[in-house]
Amino acid sequence: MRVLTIIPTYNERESLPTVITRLRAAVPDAHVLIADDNSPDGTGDLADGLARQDSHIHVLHRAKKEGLGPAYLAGFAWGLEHGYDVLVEMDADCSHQPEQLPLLLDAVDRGADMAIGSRYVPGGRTENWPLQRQLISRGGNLYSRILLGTSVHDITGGFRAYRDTTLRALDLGSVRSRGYCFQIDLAWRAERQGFRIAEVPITFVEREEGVSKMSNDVTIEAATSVARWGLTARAETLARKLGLRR
Ligand SMILES: Nc1nc2c(ncn2[C@@H]2O[C@H](COP(=O)(O)OP(=O)(O)O[C@H]3O[C@H](CO)[C@@H](O)[C@H](O)[C@@H]3O)[C@@H](O)[C@H]2O)c(=O)[nH]1
Repeated sequence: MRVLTIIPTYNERESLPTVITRLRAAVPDAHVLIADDNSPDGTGDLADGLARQDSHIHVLHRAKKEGLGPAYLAGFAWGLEHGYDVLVEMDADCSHQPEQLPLLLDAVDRGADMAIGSRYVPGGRTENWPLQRQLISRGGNLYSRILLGTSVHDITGGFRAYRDTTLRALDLGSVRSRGYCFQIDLAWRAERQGFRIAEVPITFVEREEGVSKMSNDVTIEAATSVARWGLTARAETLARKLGLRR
């Protein structure tokens, strides 16, 4: 299994060396793609330096900050073009612990089309996450469950492994999500298409370096997008029942 871990970065200079060192130790065969959005703090130059020292590390330089969604889409396109079998999403700040990546890869190896590192299945948890973030995260999952009818417990979780075949089937060209709703968007597409989604318990650890890119815009985008997807799905179901659509 050729594995590519994609790490989107925006101003992650302090965190990046640590996550790369831990990741290379935890899964030595995996390759890494750092997708940097021209970070003003020089993360892109730092990434280039890491890539010069290690042939498993690659860097994708993007012109400007567009949100983690477009950065992942560019990373997926690069990875699929280069023939990787499994593509992983992971944050740069070690909130996703590289040592837990083998759990996700095992799930894919055992037959899952997609594995999600989950904080909200038995055995999963968060560590040192501020109460406000916990409430937003729990609320986002509940909101998605109600409006989309999803059975994924941690649909906003950003530590994931996809089979290449899964990503190729998700019509990535039509994805418009930019912020954290990108995670909901992709998981829901996979779920609706009947892909096998495994949720693997993980411990999500609050970052020690740098700052979160969470903002009101990200929350509003997620709330409106999920409502729109839910309504569209219901309208489609109704149209099918009335025989207006196959
Ligand atoms: N290239 C790029 N990277 C970005 C951008 N915005 C954020 N990132 C990167 O995306 C990763 C996640 O961003 P954080 O800002 O650290 O996320 P968080 O607040 O800790 O949120 C976590 O929890 C969310 C809710 O569960 C998750 O949805 C999210 O994926 C993440 O795991 C980090 O590596 C960060 O540098 C962007 O515009 N461009």
